[in-house]
Amino acid sequence: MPSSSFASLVNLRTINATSFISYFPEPVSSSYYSCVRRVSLSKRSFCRKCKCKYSVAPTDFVAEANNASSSSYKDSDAEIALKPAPKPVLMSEGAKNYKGLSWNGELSEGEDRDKEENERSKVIESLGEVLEKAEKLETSNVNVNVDVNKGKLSGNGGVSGSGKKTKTLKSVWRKGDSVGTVQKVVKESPKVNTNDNKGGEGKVESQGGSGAAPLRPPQPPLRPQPKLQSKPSVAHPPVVKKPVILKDVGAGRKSESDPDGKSKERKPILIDKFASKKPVVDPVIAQAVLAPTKPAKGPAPGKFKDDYRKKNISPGGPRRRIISDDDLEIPDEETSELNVSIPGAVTARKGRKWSKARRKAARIQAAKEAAPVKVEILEVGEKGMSVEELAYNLAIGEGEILGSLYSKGIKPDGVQTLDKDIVKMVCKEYEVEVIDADPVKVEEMAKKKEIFDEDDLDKLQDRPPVLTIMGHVDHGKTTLLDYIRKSKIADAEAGSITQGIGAYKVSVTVDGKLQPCVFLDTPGHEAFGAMRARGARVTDIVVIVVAADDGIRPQTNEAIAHAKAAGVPFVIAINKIDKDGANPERVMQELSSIGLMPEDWGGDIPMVQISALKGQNVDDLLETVMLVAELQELKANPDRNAKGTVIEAGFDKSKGPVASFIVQNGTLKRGDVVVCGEAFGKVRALFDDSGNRIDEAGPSIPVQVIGLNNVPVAGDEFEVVDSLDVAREKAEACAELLRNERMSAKSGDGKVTLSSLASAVSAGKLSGLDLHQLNIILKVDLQGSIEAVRQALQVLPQYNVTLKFLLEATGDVSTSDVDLAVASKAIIFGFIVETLGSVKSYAENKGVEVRLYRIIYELVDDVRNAMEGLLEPVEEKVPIGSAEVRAVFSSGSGRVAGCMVTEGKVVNGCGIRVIRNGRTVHVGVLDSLRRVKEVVKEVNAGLECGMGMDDFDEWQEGDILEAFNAVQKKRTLEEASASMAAALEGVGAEL
Ligand SMILES: Nc1nc2c(ncn2[C@@H]2O[C@H](COP(=O)(O)OP(=O)(O)OP(=O)(O)O)[C@@H](O)[C@H]2O)c(=O)[nH]1
Repeated sequence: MPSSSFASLVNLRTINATSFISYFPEPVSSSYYSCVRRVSLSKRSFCRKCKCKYSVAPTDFVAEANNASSSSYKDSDAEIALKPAPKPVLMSEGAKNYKGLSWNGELSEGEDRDKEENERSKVIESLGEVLEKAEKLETSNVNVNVDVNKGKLSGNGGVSGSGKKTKTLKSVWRKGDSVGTVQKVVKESPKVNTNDNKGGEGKVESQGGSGAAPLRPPQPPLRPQPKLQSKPSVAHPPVVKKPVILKDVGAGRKSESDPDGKSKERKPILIDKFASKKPVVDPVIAQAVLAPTKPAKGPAPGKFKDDYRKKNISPGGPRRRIISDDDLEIPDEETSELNVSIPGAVTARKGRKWSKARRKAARIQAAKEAAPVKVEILEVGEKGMSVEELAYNLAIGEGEILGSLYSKGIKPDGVQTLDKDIVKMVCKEYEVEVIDADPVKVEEMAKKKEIFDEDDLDKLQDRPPVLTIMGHVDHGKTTLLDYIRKSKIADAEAGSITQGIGAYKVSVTVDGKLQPCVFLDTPGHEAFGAMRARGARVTDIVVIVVAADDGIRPQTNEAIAHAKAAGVPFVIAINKIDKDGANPERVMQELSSIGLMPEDWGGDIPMVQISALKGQNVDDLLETVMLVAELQELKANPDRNAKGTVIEAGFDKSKGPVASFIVQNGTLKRGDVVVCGEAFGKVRALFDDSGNRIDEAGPSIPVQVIGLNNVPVAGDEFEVVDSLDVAREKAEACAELLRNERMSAKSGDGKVTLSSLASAVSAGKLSGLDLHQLNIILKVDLQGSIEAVRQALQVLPQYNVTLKFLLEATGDVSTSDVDLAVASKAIIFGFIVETLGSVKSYAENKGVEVRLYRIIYELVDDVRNAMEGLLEPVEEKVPIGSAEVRAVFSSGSGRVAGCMVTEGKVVNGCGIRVIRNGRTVHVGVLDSLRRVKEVVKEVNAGLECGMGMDDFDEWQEGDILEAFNAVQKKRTLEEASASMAAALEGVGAEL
């Protein structure tokens, strides 16, 4: 066997499905196994590059990349085509004959299996002993220096000669293997101490016995580089990393088969020079332990399988244990412990030493993970968030947050829960985006796959993947969707995909076969972040579009965060590669810098460079997406009542409430009774994404449903129930629950709100503060309008009056909305919805204001009016005239001023400001006005009069009296916030 193939032994590795392409170099030679990219991705997998197809078991397996021969492996459950593992170079006869453990890829069957198992356990047991004893051997400073002059490796790869047997070979002897045929552990090329080798004695022969070529050490595979094309070749010279010294670990010891130790010459065995702490492990033994890496069976299909898959899923896609080259490149420190370089070294980590190392690594990792890391997007529910929680999410101290609030005049004394607005304010400072946790909850997204019942498990069938396209504004999402829609849907249908169903089905050719997949038609604007998140909830895969001329932008990060939070794998489409200035490599670098390493660079994130405009590589993208989908093993049981999620809902004048569902399990049929949130009804009609009437819709299929009594909320889960009574009961229970939730959330009791802070702010110092909250119930036609309205309302300053949305939902205004408005003193705003006559009169009776709009700006204007209506008006003094005190008289109980009106007029009851020597000495109301002796209402300029005030009589001659009328003036939001800012600033200075 060529020495170079020895190196291939270490290339046996358990690989990860998603990164398989990058990890496997081309084979050296094998016509049958012409593609070594084949791995155990799923039951049906194929190579993305050369499209070769094969079948493998849905689990990890050991694959080998460099061997020259091939064989196949067959398991009872799954047919598996493996590249055959190489035969060990220095394989002992015993090992070769060891059925079931042979490294030629063949596994013995039937009774051989039992035998094999027994043998294995024995070997494992003995390996343990070997390790133990070798350790003892080490610690007792056994002289392990080898007389290399006497040592010689046999041409067949074993250690020949009569060196004393070592304890480390005990397990082999138990099996009856002779020492001489057992391969010794070789970590590095034998670089024999020349002093010891003088005269050629004790030289180490190569495996082929040539003597010229040094034993080739097993090479860790090269780390995959971009566009990995490396073909490890037998012709390549071995890369010698570390020198090796020869030791005879068996020196001075007696063999069991040769008690006197005389019959055989002591032979050297090769040991890494760093091997001082670790016993030598015979590769045969190692193989015995490691070899039968037959594909383990995956968990049972269905829920458990799903759980299993979820556990193993990574943000970038489903991931099994990845053995990277780094893993195989054992660091010196570890090498000194391991001291063996054996085929399947990875599995050898199961040894005790490795366990220790791994435990330590895990501890360090856990400590790292425990340290808070600043989030980029924070989901905040209506209830707000505790200071502690916020501090953790922002990776700062609680004191910092409190300090920041104090500096703004906000003193959350003793109150630990910050309301959503304050959380937003704080987050803004730290450049963290806040998104509403309601109605989209990450936890709900995470549980999306818990859609199977126990009964489904043995009836599961493949279902099409549901995909969502996300990305930054203008990066080409719509163009990509349009291209896919136009090119992948039959022309006849394409025109009719304008139903606003929110999703459509396309067919993608994979491996020559048409396979369906479903795209969620999510909008791309920032305002629709929540909708995108909702998309991710039913989504199996996210396609994140990044423009090659623009790179990562805020919404790219947001999309990635949403996909990660939802545990949904994603594929990156680097778009606009046709454009001048496009730099896909730079985008890949940017992505890798945030931890998304492209598959082509050895990572596990699939990235495809496309031009959505020209359709370039869009097929590749779809194929990649389908590959990722395949890894997900998406299943559902079509033979059961349907369950799924509402993806869009609204009110149609002619059809009534309409809802788009994605069926996630079961089959939805016309006539079924469905319940989704507060809405329920019998399915009167079903329409597909082309607007065609259909009778039923199976798993993953988007469908528009008519027949509900009310408009459900997008994101609600729906299910088919047995009868309308059951549906009604469930809907009512849901309505009750929601009502209670809303009631308890109505005014932020017990939380720090800007309003409640008014009283908390240093007693009376900010008496000018004018803080209010406008409670709003928003009813709209489509779910997307909610964010649109909210976005439009953001232009309104909310320093003095904050907007609190108690309910945002689609559908007409109902009596329950009115009830909520009564309980929370809210105003109902409706956008493109109606109010039935009965609801109108109900609202009138209850004194609830219902305002309906069809133009968003009118709505915004009215909300502004309502907000400004809550502001306290300010008093303005409008001058009407002035007078001068010419004399002071005593009159009954007090003194009065004899005045001359010099300007305008003075009016009884008007305001008077008394100015003496340029300073105001009093401001009050004119209580008595006389002309000569008569009481008059007003006196004009040029006339004399007597003036008296109830609370002031210290007139002096020469005082100037300014007469004014006090008028109440309404303020705009901007004026109010300006005075608020000024007030806070003043207090801030004092604090
Ligand atoms: N040259 C080139 N232009 C593209 C490509 N894809 C999209 N565009 C252009 O980029 C602009 C934005 O594309 P859209 O598809 O509207 O982007 P979007 O991400 O959907 O934008 P929003 O819906 O606003 O978030 C349009 O002018 C497209 O024609 C492409 O592959 N190449």
